[in-house]
Parts: sequence; C-alpha cells; structure tokens
Amino acid sequence: MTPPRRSARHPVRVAHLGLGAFHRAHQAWYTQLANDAGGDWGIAAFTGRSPEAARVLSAQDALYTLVERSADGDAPRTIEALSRVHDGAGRAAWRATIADPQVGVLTLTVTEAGYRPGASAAARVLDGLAARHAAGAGGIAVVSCDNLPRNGDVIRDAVLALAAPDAALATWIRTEVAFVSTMVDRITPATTDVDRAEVRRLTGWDDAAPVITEPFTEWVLAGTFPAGRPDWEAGGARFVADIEPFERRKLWLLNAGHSLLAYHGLLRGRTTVAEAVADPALRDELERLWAEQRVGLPFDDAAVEEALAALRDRFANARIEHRLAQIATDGSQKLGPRILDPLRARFAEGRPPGSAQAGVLGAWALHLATTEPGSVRDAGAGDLPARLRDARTPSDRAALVVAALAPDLTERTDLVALIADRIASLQGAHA
Ligand SMILES: NC(=O)c1ccc[n+]([C@@H]2O[C@H](COP(=O)([O-])OP(=O)(O)OC[C@H]3O[C@@H](n4cnc5c(N)ncnc54)[C@H](O)[C@@H]3O)[C@@H](O)[C@H]2O)c1
Ligand SMILES: O=P(O)(O)OC[C@@H](O)[C@@H](O)[C@H](O)[C@H](O)CO
Repeated sequence: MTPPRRSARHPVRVAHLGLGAFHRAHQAWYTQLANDAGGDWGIAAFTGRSPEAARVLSAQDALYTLVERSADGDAPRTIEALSRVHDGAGRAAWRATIADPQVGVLTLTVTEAGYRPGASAAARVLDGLAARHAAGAGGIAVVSCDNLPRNGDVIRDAVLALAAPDAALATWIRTEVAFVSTMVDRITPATTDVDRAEVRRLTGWDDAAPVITEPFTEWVLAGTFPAGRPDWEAGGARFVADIEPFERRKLWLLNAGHSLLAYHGLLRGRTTVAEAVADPALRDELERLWAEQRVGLPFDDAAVEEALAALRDRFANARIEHRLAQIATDGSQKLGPRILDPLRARFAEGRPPGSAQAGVLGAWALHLATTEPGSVRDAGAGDLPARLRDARTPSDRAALVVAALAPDLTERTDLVALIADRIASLQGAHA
C-alpha cells in the first residue's frame, strides 16, 4: 500500500514536461529538499510521450521511492514533491497548469532528441505559453534540464521560431518569459524489475515507480525567474552568470566518456558502464579521451583532476547498473556536443584531432552499421545506418560520419583519415 504523505500536498507552482527517471532523481529531489527547508512548491509533471509513468504514479498518489545507491549501500526515501501527474497528451490540463499565475517555473527533460527541429517539445511549450499569455498570468521561467549546451537558448530559439506568426505572442515571450540554461548531473539509469523488488524489500512498499540514482548530484543554473522559484540551493544548486564552462566540463568529460564506453563497450560485448570501465583496454581509451578533451576546458588542472577523480569512482560504481544500450541511443544528437565541439576546440588551438576522439566516432559508425536494421534507436540518424552498412571502405564510412555530424569539418582530411584508421582497427578486432 502507498505510504501516507508526511506533509500536506504542496500547491502546484512548478510544471514539468518529461516524467522520466531523471526528473524524479534530480529536479524533484531538489524541490523536495527546498520544501524540507520550509518551501511550499508542488510539481505538476506531464509525460512527454508514453502515458505509462503518469498511469503508474497516479495510482500511488504521485509518491515514489528515490534510492541513493552508493558502492556501499542503499539509502531510500519517499519523494513528495510531485503534487500531480498527467498524461501529457491531454492538452487541457497542460494549458491550465501553465496558465495558472501561481505556477512560476516550467522545467523540461525531453532528451536531446526532443530539441530536434520538428520534435514536439517546443510546440508544447509554445502551446502552454500561449495559454498563459491569453490568461494574462505574467512571466514564467522555462528551465531546460537536458544534456545540451546552452539548452535554455536552444528551447527559446525553437519556441520563438514557432511563435513568429503571432507577433503579440512572440513579443510577450521575448519580454516576459525567461529561458534558463542549466548544467545537470546525476547518473540515473532506467529502473529494472530487480530494482523494484529490492525497493520492496528495503521499504516494505510495493512501489511500481522507484528511481535508483547515485549519491553524487550537481545543478548549475544561469538565468532569471520572473515568478519566483523553489530554494533549490537547499540541495546544493548553484546560480552563475555564465553556464558555458560548467556545461563543457560535464559534456566533454562525463558524457563524452559515457559515449566512448557505450560504443566501444557494446562492440566488445560489455553491457554496463561499470563492466566497461573494468575492461583495461576501455579504461586506457577513456583516459586518452579525457587527456584530449581537457584542451579548451576553462578550468585549471586541479579542478579538472578533481572532476576526473570523481568520475573514475562514479563510473566504477558497479551497484549502479547503467546500461550502455541506453547511453548509446540518439548518438546523432549527442556526439556533436560531446565529441565534435571538443575537436573544434583542439583545431582552434592548432592541434591535430585526438585518436580517442576519432575512435568514438569510428565506434559509433560500426555500432550503427552492425546494429540490426530497425533496431537503431536514433530518429535523427535518418538513413545513415543503411548508408554505413552499404559503405565499402573505412574511409567511406569515416566520410559519412563527418558529413552527418559536422559538415563544417569535411575538409579536415586528417580527421577523416584518423576515423578511418580507427574503424579499420576496430573492424579487425571484432571481425
Ligand atoms: N538519466 C540521467 O542520468 C540523466 C542525467 C542528466 C541529464 N539527463 C537528461 O534527461 C533526459 C531524460 O533522461 P531520463 O533518464 O529521464 O530518461 P527517460 O527515458 O526515463 O525519460 C525520458 C523522458 O523524455 C520524454 N521525451 C522523450 N522525447 C520527448 C519529446 N520529443 N517531447 C517531449 N518529451 C519527450 C519521455 O516521455 C520521458 O518522459 C536525458 O535525455 C538527458 O538529456 C539524464
Ligand atoms: O541521458 P542521456 O541520454 O543524455 O545520456 C546518457 C548519459 O551519458 C547521461 O544520462 C549521464 O548519465 C548523465 O548526464 C549524468 O548526469
């Protein structure tokens, strides 16, 4: 049976789109801590695609167990920050929530693919903002929490592009709506049946929607909140003027490292991040990548070393079963910020491409070429998997990858040649 709420349900003052595991491990946890410290901010969370999370959570009063899983043990707690959950397909509740003057914040976790031109997230944000404009409810902060650089700017530009035909609405958005960019960090894998059984044993509650996460967490935000916000500092969130250094540190070290482990690891028959970093060849390749990627990071050596030391421990936490197949999805959207941007930073300093950077791109090419047709989870990749399968030589495959991810770099013959070399040796190793 669902445990009773310890405190009264908080009034809804935050809306969220994308009711996945990460929202519940991160923004909802920060909001919980802000409420524990005396705040009164409830979240109305809307599913992005499948209604399943809303169905399961509504059946348990929007409560769920968050387990902080360290290398030594599990610390479960019930999170009460969600006041309501909704199937995002129902537009009336969405519009009414965003149009409510009590609601001052709209957070988003809609995956990298959710920001692709033509994806539905921007249209849904605009739909909500139009209702708020019509209701005269005043400004609101839209807070993107996906792994993209300048994520607030990206969603703002997409929303404004769609709003352009309605000049009054576009002007209102430009002047009253704040788009906040954030760096978010907390490794949170998809929950498994084994996790659900373990939570039942730990808590005695048959929670159908627990979330497992690591103890480490970080949230850095840049932007304004015209209608207030929870005191997320209670959980350690930091507000800064310039988000870019923090985004780069995280995307170029953690997320790039994850992509390396995913594509190389899957080719080597590994399943999870911890299994992959336990493989000496992959661990060496990861260290090489980090040495290449730290060029252009706006932090001194001590700060980079501190981040890397934490990452070595975090990745090695075998009790967090972070599946490489989950990380490997949507490479067409993830590899630009994770690998191509750092490569551009090296080129700007007159340096050659890094071998491990080229290796990630080569391993991705082979991942796409060797995954069974129809099983590739990357809507943005279009016909690239088929073209990679048909390509006759490593050089052809390398050229396809660079053309798809970085048309501005197709003239970098050194990069294309290095990726081709890495593809050739990977093909040799896995033939
Ligand atoms: N899981 C992590 O460790 C982690 C850490 C940092 C950041 N993130 C960010 O959070 C995102 C979600 O991660 P998660 O673990 O919650 O994944 P998840 O698979 O549990 O949830 C993904 C959510 O995104 C929604 N979504 C997908 N496409 C959408 C679209 N086009 N429009 C609207 N909603 C859409 C889905 O409905 C779902 O609610 C990641 O893609 C990443 O950008 C995740
Ligand atoms: O969540 P994605 O799909 O952007 O990427 C997969 C992982 O690299 C990512 O989720 C990390 O675990 C996360 O960014 C850690 O904070």
